[in-house]
Amino acid sequence: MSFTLDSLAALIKSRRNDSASTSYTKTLLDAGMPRIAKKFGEEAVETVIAAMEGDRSALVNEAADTFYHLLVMLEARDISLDDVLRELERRTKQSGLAEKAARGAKE
Ligand SMILES: N=c1c2ncn([C@@H]3O[C@H](COP(=O)(O)OP(=O)(O)OP(=O)(O)O)[C@@H](O)[C@H]3O)c2ncn1[C@@H]1O[C@H](COP(=O)(O)O)[C@@H](O)[C@H]1O
Repeated sequence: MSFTLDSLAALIKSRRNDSASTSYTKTLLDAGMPRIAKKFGEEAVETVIAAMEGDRSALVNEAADTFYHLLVMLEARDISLDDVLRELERRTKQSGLAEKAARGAKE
């Protein structure tokens, strides 16, 4: 597939210079973090509900909404998708269980 999260993040960034009358992304960015965070939270909860209900089509839709709103939230804080991917890549050096155990030993 040629469409990637990178393409979507770039599209969202490009909307910064667009008009709010033609771009939903721009209306969100203009509205600010409380609105963006609220939308992200709503979409995340709707994703959880779709997963719990086992509704495959709803889960695909809500996951897409969640990814989109997360990328808008990152853009609003000037955090690039690459910043997040670098952190995920760093984590591949260790399994989640090993990381959890190391954290437990420190606490
Ligand atoms: N992927 C998305 C995307 N996913 C969801 N949404 C919007 O997110 C909103 C989801 O909120 P709701 O379901 O609660 O619907 P709503 O009641 O209309 O939303 P609100 O009025 O409460 O904000 C809807 O308006 C959707 O259209 C998205 N809007 C944009 N994109 C992507 O961003 C690109 C740029 O969009 P514009 O900035 O609008 O040109 C698009 O081409 C798409 O690729």
